Amino acid sequence: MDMKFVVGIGGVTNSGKTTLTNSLRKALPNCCVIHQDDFFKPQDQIAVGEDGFKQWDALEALDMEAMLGTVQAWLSSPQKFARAHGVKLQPDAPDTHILLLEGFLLYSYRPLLDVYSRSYFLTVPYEECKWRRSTRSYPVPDPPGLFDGHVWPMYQKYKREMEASGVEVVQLDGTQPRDALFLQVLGDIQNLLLNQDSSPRIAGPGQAAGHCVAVSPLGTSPRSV
Ligand SMILES: Nc1ncnc2c1ncn2[C@@H]1O[C@H](COP(=O)(O)OP(=O)(O)OP(=O)(O)O)[C@@H](O)[C@H]1O
Ligand SMILES: NC(=O)c1ccc[n+]([C@@H]2O[C@H](CO)[C@@H](O)[C@H]2O)c1
Repeated sequence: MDMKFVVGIGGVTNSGKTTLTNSLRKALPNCCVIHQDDFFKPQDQIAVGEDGFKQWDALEALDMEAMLGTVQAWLSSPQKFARAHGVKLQPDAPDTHILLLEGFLLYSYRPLLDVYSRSYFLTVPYEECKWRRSTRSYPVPDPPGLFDGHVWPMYQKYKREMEASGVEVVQLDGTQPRDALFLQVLGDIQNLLLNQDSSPRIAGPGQAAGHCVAVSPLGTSPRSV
């Protein structure tokens, strides 16, 4: 019986999403990762806003259909996906499969919302965020004024929309030490795996999305948790 868990590691830019995701990937069994940043459209397709900035922090800057397709490929066969991405399956946990989605706009794209078993949201305050961002270099470097003129206002806009839409997220304080964040989230995910059968929700036959899906080899109804 395959158990599939899709975990969102979302939050503001430079909150430590990639750092946390990399630690979790090494600690969790049969764990694959999809980074939202890998789905940015080419630079010439990024709109320029009225503010004069290329709109990198708008959802439209990302090819979310392609990202969804990649998630669906994992859902339809996590074993095949793991093999194709060089993830070794662990013989002691052959039925548990975990997909970590990492990105800054994970909870603003409707079609993905039903897929998460757990949704984390990392935040850091404005000053810390601006400081950390100033130390980074992206494939397209930030022009002067981008953080205050585009990045932070867009973050606030999407966060407000997320809160208004009622998406259930587990808030994480990104100013905590890396180890503390890692242990907190690892423990929480391990509990999720252990309690997978405790409060089953109904999922349609063969449906591979919507929290954790248990696919029974005997063809009885799959259950989601
Ligand atoms: N818990 C932490 N405390 C202090 N600094 C951290 C912590 N986690 C990560 N960092 C640092 O903050 C910066 C951003 O980290 P990281 O790349 O993991 O964030 P991100 O949220 O993935 O950023 P991005 O906006 O590029 O997606 C890096 O310089 C990293 O070393
Ligand atoms: N990865 C990229 O191509 C790219 C280009 C320009 C800007 N960004 C920034 O990445 C952050 C999310 O991780 C966003 O805040 C973008 O501004 C990424």
